[in-house]
Amino acid sequence: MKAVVSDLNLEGFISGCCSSHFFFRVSGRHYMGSLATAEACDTNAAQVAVGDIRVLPPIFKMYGQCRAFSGPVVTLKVFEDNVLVRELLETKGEGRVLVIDGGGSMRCALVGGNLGQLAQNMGWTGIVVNGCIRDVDEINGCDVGVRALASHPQKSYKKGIGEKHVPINIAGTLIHDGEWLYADSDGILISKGELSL
Ligand SMILES: O=C([O-])CC(=O)C(=O)O
Repeated sequence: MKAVVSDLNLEGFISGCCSSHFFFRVSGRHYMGSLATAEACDTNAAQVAVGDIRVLPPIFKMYGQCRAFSGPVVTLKVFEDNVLVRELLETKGEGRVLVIDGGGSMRCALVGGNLGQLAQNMGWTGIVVNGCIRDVDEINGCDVGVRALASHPQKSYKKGIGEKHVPINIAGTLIHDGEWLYADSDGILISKGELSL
């Protein structure tokens, strides 16, 4: 990114999970203290080519206060059952992003307003759901970044079945626990390691 101070059109600060970042705009693109996904793809083309950086298919909708967020990934594989989602969100988030492979189910919600609030309170930066969420208005008020396929008003089963910290495959993209996720208005990247600005 080449920019001089006079090019910067400061957009303002936001609080909470994004408090360490401020948004600015250069030539129509929005940047945060973290990193812009488009820029990251351009400058790391070799890593993209070999799959060390992967782009999730553009199947997600944006929810939550943080439109752009990043952090180390915690993976979870469940199907129409969100007991393990709560279990993980009850632990300290420490800036991590919970990535839930819910098998793409369109039959119930894996995250709702209570879990969104819990994520915020426990210091999670974001939640990505290959499945549905509910209580959209509440989640949109939470200071986390949320991506999901859609909203659905029904809750999930509460059996406690699933696997934490396992490799997951979301729409053809393999994601390992501990990799890094970068999300902004353009899309979502998964990177083997932390990317520098
Ligand atoms: O508990 C659930 O199934 C999800 C939910 O509604 C919430 O997080 O508020």
